[in-house]
Amino acid sequence: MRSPKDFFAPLALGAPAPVREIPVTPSRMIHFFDPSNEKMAAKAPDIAKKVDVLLGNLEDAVRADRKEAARDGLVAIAKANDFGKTQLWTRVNSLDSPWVLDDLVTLVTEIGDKLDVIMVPKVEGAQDIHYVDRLLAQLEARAGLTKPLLVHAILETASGVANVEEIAGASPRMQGISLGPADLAASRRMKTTRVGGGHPGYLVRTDPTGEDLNEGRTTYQQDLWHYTVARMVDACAMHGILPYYGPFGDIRDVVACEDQFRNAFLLGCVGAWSLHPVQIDIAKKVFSPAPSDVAWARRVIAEMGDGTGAVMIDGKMQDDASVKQCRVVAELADALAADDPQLAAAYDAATKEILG
Ligand SMILES: CC(=O)SCCNC(=O)CCNC(=O)[C@H](O)C(C)(C)COP(=O)(O)OP(=O)(O)OC[C@H]1O[C@@H](n2cnc3c(N)ncnc32)[C@H](O)[C@@H]1OP(=O)(O)O
Ligand SMILES: CC(=O)C(=O)O
Ligand SMILES: [Mg+2]
Repeated sequence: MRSPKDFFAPLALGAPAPVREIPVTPSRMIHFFDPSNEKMAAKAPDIAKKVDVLLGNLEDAVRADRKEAARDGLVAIAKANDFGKTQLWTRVNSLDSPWVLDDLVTLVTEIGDKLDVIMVPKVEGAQDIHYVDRLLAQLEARAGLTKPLLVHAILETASGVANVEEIAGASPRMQGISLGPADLAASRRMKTTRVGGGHPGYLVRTDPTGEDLNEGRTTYQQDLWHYTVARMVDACAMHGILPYYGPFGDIRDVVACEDQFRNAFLLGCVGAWSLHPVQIDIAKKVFSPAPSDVAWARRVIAEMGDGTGAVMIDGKMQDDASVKQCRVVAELADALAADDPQLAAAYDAATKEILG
């Protein structure tokens, strides 16, 4: 454990100083594509215009014999394009794989100035982040980078979950954490074969109404990921970094995808992964607060004046705490609206309707 005095010192001579605050730029969807897949790679520049984050994936879902092609493909795409405000991220191979060292050396030295965040899979504890932290500093110094790369961990091992608080605080580079429900299910020996989402077998049932134990008993499906997402959100909030739901693998089921994303949004996540173009607009819709919620939040803030005391608005008590809840929603809305005139207009129209 580094001394708090040294926490913000660069880890290599010539490396840029670490950031003191994680930039909160829109990241409602982290759109995955395989840079070794020619069709997907060709679509990347256009998709970049529609997403907050474009991520070149080098890890799982890229065949072992395509790893070098994916790495080279990402370098070529990054060099050939300026993605403007859209962030460019990558997911490198896992730290125990034969590819990760070349992933990091190549990407940082070739396109380190184009990349914003490096996603590290299968993180087990702070030691994994410390390893990446020092290596990145050495590579940044070698590449002459002036802006430090940030690191995003995937929460997808049982030990990662057990150590999530230390992972979140392991380095000033830590930008956020995503839930990785597929590898996590395998690591925990959960018996779901789905990539994220619910499971009809995970339920609670009302009490029996008579002798027949099967008669008249309603069941309610529960959320397999509730505990992990909530724990991840707390760890991230405690350390000033951002939590994300990860992938929803049933691409066809856009309805359940929206539900899963919304659960994560309500619990505090700022975004989710889109694996297929059809999931981009779902994430955009869910992780942008609804205009009616924004209007309500703005009304409470306006009526609460200096933010202290208690008032009644439409039969609901508001006070110092609830105004803070409203600020979370209003501030997110303002940040998103700043780059999206359509969203700004929808928020203003809804606000006008209730505030006049
Ligand atoms: C557990 C985890 O680790 S999750 C993260 C790792 N997984 C991934 O990154 C998966 C990324 N997504 C994919 O590989 C693909 O979307 C798949 C394999 C799921 C489905 O691909 P397809 O069978 O081609 O889907 P589909 O036929 O509906 O695609 C329609 C079009 O969208 C394109 N497309 C599909 N996914 C993407 C994507 N993520 N980005 C850009 N374009 C895409 C296809 O190339 C196809 O293009 P075309 O119309 O020119 O032929
Ligand atoms: C997200 C991911 O990598 C997983 O679910 O395993
Ligand atoms: Mg995984």
